[in-house]
Amino acid sequence: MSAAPFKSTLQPEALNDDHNGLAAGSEDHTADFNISRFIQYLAEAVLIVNTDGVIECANAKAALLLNSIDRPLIGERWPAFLHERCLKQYQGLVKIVAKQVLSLQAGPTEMVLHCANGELKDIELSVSFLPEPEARLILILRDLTRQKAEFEQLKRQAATDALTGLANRRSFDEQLLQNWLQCTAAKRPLSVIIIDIDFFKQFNDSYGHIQGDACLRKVARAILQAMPLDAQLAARYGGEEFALILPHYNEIKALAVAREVQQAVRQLQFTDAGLPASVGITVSQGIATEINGQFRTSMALLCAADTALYRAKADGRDCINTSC
Ligand SMILES: Nc1nc2c(ncn2[C@@H]2O[C@H](COP(=O)(O)OP(=O)(O)OP(=O)(O)O)[C@@H](O)[C@H]2O)c(=O)[nH]1
Repeated sequence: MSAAPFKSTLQPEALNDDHNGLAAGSEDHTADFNISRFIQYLAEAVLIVNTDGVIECANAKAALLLNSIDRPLIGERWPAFLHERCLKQYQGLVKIVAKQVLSLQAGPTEMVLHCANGELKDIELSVSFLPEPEARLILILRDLTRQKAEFEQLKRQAATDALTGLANRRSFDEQLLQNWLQCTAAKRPLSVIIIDIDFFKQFNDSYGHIQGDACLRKVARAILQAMPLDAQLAARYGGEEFALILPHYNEIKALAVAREVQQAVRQLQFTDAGLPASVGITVSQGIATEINGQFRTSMALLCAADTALYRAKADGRDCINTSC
């Protein structure tokens, strides 16, 4: 690994004259030996680096974390293991420990490691200043890979409707606002379609909620199939209500998408679930399009689509209504 340029900021401020140039007497060697042995017993990955960032001591956990089992870490320059974008942050931590007189620790701070095998790893780094017998930094590294993966999974779950796998209402509202801001700033159209299954209560009452759930999943798949690739998002907005965000779609283009959805839903079959071939469903849809500043907010646009949907229901269902 090539050593990234790194200038230690520790030396001038952190080292007082008493500690500078300590002779490596037998006492110091004992201290070094004790520290290097001691850190092998710690549960965390630990590195001890000198003021130039050169690794003087590392425990097995640090070697594991840095994927450097076959290559000795001693003598390597520690900052070379940091992702470029974290170098400044690290130097900031070093400055903190160098400046503080009472508290000689900084962090924990999230950083990204560039491991020996090229793998990038998220870690949390704490830096402590060890003034004696010779100025050094103790680095404690915690692998955040698992936490990050769990966090990402939780984020995905928080944005997803568990039954259909589509985006949920929270995610829809966030995306709608974002698309609203982008499209109105760029003076581009933005369309929203709300899709509601017709007589779904009757479907549930006739075939049960399990079949009802399966039906919702089928409708979700049909919507995804009918949705154009450049559509922003398909969401389950409520019980048997779905919604699409179509940035840069004017009313005519949105209408074409709604017709595709209508066809895809009409073709759904439930024979695989043991229901008669005659069983089918339809949807009603409401469309609203922002194009020339007629709506004041994204919520007003959504309300207009909802009103159009209710008109579609009143018009006899299995039909599409626009807000104009
Ligand atoms: N199986 C199942 N049913 C749900 C779920 N969420 C809502 N529903 C049902 O959806 C039905 C919605 O009924 P209504 O609001 O009367 O609407 P509808 O029967 O579709 O009638 P229109 O919309 O007027 O055509 C209710 O029976 C709810 O119980 C769900 O997650 N699973």
